[in-house]
Amino acid sequence: MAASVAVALLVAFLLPLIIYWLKTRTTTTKKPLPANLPPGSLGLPVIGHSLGLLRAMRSNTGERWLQSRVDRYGPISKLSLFGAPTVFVTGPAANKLVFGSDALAPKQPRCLPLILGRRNILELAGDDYRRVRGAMMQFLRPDVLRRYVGAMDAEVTRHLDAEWSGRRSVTVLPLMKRLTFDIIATLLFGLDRGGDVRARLAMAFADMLEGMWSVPLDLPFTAFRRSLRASATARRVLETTLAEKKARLERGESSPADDLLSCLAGIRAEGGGVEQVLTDEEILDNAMVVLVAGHDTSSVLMTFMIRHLAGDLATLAAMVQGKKASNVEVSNFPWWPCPCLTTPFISSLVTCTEHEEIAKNKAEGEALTWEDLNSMRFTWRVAQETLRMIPPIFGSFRRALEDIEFDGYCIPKGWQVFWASSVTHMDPGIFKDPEKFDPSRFEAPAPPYSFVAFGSGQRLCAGIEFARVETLVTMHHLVRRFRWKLCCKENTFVRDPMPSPLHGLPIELEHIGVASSLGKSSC
Ligand code: HEM
Repeated sequence: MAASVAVALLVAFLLPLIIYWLKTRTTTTKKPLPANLPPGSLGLPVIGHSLGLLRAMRSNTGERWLQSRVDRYGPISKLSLFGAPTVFVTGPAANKLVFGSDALAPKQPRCLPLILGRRNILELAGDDYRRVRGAMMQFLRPDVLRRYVGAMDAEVTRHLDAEWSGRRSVTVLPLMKRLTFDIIATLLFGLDRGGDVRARLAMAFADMLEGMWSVPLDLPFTAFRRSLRASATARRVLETTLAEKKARLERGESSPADDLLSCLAGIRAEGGGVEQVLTDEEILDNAMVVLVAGHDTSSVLMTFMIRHLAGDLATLAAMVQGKKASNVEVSNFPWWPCPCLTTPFISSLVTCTEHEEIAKNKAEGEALTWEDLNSMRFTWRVAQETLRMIPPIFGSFRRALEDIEFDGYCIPKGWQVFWASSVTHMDPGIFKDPEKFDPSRFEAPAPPYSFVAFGSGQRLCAGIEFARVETLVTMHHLVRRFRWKLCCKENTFVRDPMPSPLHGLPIELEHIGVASSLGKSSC
């Protein structure tokens, strides 16, 4: 019995891949393949190189796996991933092609449009894409977001009071995920804190994420089926919310400036038309995108900043003493808590100079402003350097709409193109001593198409400014209220596909109080 169930599952798992492979094989064998295909092999039918890449990502050697391809074949090579013939490209010239060429269209895993909806921005091209992107940017662009810094500050402060204050230890990743969910729920969806609607969305969203990157098999008991169901629930919650927002807008009881949903519902065609520029389906699908795109990415960035700052005495020293790390005397740090501790609670002081400067001019409890954020230059460089070394988004896919010539090779029409940031980010020809954490390398802008943690070109991350605001506000309050050290001796992480530190990064906290010991420190 067990054996027959296993066989059935195996068939169910392999069948779609085999059908897909046969279909792609038929299309790609319709016309003879060009002679100048990139080097490399397509590997075994169906399986190709997928298992190798997935295994490498789970054991945190994905970057090495890609680098070994580049060492062997150069910046362009062919392989087979997830049942499709693929060209892997890397380096600034390739990034320029990926992010700038109209001959490449976005290509998402099959599961994404099923979960997020078929009108989500990642599926759109041409005029539809520009219309939806334009509408989203009406809320997400910097001159609009500057009005929401106070609200972001309130959300972060409330989170730290509720989840961090009074604790001796916390686990960072789940807390950062809760924080980014709350920020999106409040600022982008305008949902009441503590309300039933928000709680239902949170529950459905958590279930949806569970199976989001699983094999897209819509069968009973699969993670993907559960994810689909949860996505339908999340969508119903958002649908009801949207209907209420539209009714309030019509009655003049709210403004399109209130939140992203109201903004998208309130945009009308130029020339005074009454039609919404986005359909309700487009608003809902893209609300789902924002929820997914804005949740894991920013929470991962902040988690890895906290992880790095827990042990970076060199960055601290450069900030606090203005000396090279090698010249630093540990005894010069009056806040070193105890000689028995191997890792000092140094983290909160790393960026204290600019944070203390800001706090100095504020009354107790006064919220941060846009101008304050713009003066947190070093903190943003620490974020950029964290993103360079551990980009939350490993890479993604495009589809060739026509035969493309690149670097003397042909990328055939219909093939998928896989770009990944890690090889470019760790190229010593672009970033000197790439293994070294050095925020100062971002004092000048990175060369074009070299730092691609947020993508680039017309599809540059739509939430980049939103991510900057939430990261800077959160780091400001963290470094002024706490010191921390890592609980786990082993400090590794895996990708699944987002980077996730061991056990979610438990840390031990020391409370230093707002504007208390930091104010007295050597900064
Ligand atoms: C540290 C945080 C973030 C990182 C590292 C990040 C990274 C990225 C990357 C690499 C892409 C491009 C993918 C591609 O070209 O294949 C992207 C696109 C996108 N991101 Fe982000 N993201 C972050 C935060 C956010 C936030 C907070 C939001 C929403 C509020 C958001 C919304 C989007 C959207 C809507 C797109 C699609 C843009 C388009 O296709 O025009 N992201 N992001």
